[in-house]
Amino acid sequence: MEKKSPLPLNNAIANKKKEQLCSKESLVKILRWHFRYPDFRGMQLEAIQAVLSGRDCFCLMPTGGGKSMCYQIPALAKTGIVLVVCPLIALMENQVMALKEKGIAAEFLSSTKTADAKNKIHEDLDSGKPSIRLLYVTPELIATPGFMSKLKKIYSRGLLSLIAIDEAHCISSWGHDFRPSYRKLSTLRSHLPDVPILALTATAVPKVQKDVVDSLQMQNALMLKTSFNRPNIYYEVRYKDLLEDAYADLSDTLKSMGDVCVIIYCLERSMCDDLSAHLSQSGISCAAYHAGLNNKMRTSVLDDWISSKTKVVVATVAFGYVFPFNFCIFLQFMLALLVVDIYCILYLKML
Ligand SMILES: Nc1ncnc2c1ncn2[C@@H]1O[C@H](COP(=O)(O)OP(=O)(O)OP(=O)(O)O)[C@@H](O)[C@H]1O
Repeated sequence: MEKKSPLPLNNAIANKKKEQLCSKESLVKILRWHFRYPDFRGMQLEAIQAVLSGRDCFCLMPTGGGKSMCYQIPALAKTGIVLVVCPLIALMENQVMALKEKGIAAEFLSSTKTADAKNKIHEDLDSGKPSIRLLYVTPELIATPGFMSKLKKIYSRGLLSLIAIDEAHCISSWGHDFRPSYRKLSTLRSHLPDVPILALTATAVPKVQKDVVDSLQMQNALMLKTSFNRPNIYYEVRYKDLLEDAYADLSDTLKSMGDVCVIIYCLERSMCDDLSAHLSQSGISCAAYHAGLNNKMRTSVLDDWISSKTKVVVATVAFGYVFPFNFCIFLQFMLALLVVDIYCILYLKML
């Protein structure tokens, strides 16, 4: 897709004062121009205005609440690059693809990229006038000295406008998703002072929130927390013991759902392969996705699912929690839990 021209007001905005840059009117215009949404949701505007004014911000919003917009709009409102730290390659690929489809210059750096593709991105970053507005990277890459010195160069040219840390709860050893590489993000503040930090998560108890803020050395951070009441979620638990055949039940449920995309999460890779084979046998267009597959295979499964060639993906958490569609159903299939033998059906309708 062709690169979309910036909102015509962008140049004028850049020359105006900070308050004008952060005005609701200017930001809504950017939202409508690039994303076609009429207005901001929840606390998006507060988060965006905070980081654009140079303030750190901690943002706790439910899954699907629109956290990405909190750094995507600043990337479009201000010159420079927004660095997005993201734990999952599938999630990065998905977001970058969606942004590119809108003509927004976004890229990601990961092991799945070819050397040629990586070189092109590095050339752009080194150019002194990068065209990239959003750069998605893994926390592991940030921890490498080579990449950190590149970031410092971009910073010294005044071209790093924001650091967004997605799934920020992974920083905390109190959290259930602790990831050691996230802990190393604590050096960002000392290497890149003055760049506002936006920490985003859908799950963080107060102890984890404090740990995230302290680890990242966030200063006077604006703490935004949205309600987790989600009327668009329907949850059902089915007990496998009460079913004659859980595979057949699941297969019938999927067939009755009509033309919707589905993710089924399983605890283990072998369960993904097994369930995917069962569902395929019963005529459901289905594929497995887990870390045991090579990069090419994973990308192909993701592409087929996004383009609706495959209806159902049976995945481990390696798939991430991605809901790129307006209507999406995801199921958790747990055939081998020790205590309870259940599977859950969770219907999620994006409003
Ligand atoms: N202001 C808005 N109006 C309407 N839709 C929006 C708005 N902001 C975001 N969305 C849409 O809501 C959906 C969910 O957004 P997003 O993926 O950013 O959620 P998230 O909070 O990052 O979820 P997760 O926790 O899964 O990462 C996307 O399709 C996005 O385009």
